[in-house]
Amino acid sequence: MSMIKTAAELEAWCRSVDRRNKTLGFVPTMGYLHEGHCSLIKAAKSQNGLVVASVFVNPTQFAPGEDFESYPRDIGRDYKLAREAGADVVFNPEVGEIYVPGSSTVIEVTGNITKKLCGASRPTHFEGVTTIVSILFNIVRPDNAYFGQKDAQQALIIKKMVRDLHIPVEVIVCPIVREMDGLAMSSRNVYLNPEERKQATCLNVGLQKAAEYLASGAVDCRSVTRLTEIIESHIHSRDLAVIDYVKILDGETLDDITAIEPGKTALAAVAVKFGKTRLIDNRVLSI
Ligand SMILES: Nc1ncnc2c1ncn2[C@@H]1O[C@H](COP(=O)(O)OP(=O)(O)OP(=O)(O)O)[C@@H](O)[C@H]1O
Ligand SMILES: CC(C)(CO)[C@@H](O)C(=O)[O-]
Ligand code: BAL
Repeated sequence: MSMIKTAAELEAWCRSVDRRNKTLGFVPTMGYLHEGHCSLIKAAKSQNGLVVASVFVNPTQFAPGEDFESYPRDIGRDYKLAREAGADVVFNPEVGEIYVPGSSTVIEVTGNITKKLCGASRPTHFEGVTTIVSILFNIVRPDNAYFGQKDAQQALIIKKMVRDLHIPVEVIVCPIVREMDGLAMSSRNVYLNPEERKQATCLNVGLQKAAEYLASGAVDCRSVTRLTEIIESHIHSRDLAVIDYVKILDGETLDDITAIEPGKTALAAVAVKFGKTRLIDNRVLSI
């Protein structure tokens, strides 16, 4: 396996390998890899002859005052983990390699899908994500690209961008990988102190309680207001948790809904702050 730092080198590598009989799978990440990222690389390896994983902390998806500078980084460890998971190449470019001097093009998916949830709390975030993912798709030119359901809104937005722009790539969304106690794996979990880490399980437990209530068959079990209250009250029971949002929306469009309807999926999504650390989690609800 090799580490590639420039777009030109990656293009040369793509020309040097036999792509006639091998599809190329791509896993974009911001590094500090954990089992969630590795599950994407393993899925890519199982479905493609070649796998490229990128490690790039993308400055344009962070707003001023967010954690771009302090975002955890360890490229040596990432290289080893990506290789063990099955990557053939780790693409680890510098910022100036990706955003060429004078670069001023932005890719934006408009509408509800980018305005709700994390788009409301981080108004410039998704524009940064769709721009970097478009640039990476153009450099790597993968057949298949792998994203995690942990960032459910991001996955929906990327799928929409690919459809809207006719980008020739298949977007594959892989399940959330969790710690033993149910906390969704995230590079940002390292920011949590021991007490915050203990309380952080409330995101998953709140979502689980809503799913259980939906399955209970109670008269109001399909009510979005009732299910939202159940999640909120569980998260509020943890004194260090500060809710950014708890929302249940249409699972495809992120439009508002009032009830879980048979045959349709809803997305229950939460963002919660513990001190300066903002965690997200979600669960698909259906009957
Ligand atoms: N627990 C997880 N299970 C499955 N996929 C995940 C998980 N965590 C992250 N991913 C996916 O890995 C890809 C890269 O994500 P990223 O590098 O931002 O990791 P992260 O751990 O989510 O970090 P962050 O702290 O920024 O949320 C994304 O497609 C993301 O959805
Ligand atoms: C898709 C991504 C790698 C773009 O920087 C990032 O948003 C992430 O890690 O989810
Ligand atoms: N996985 C999401 C990356 C971010 O929070 O910027």
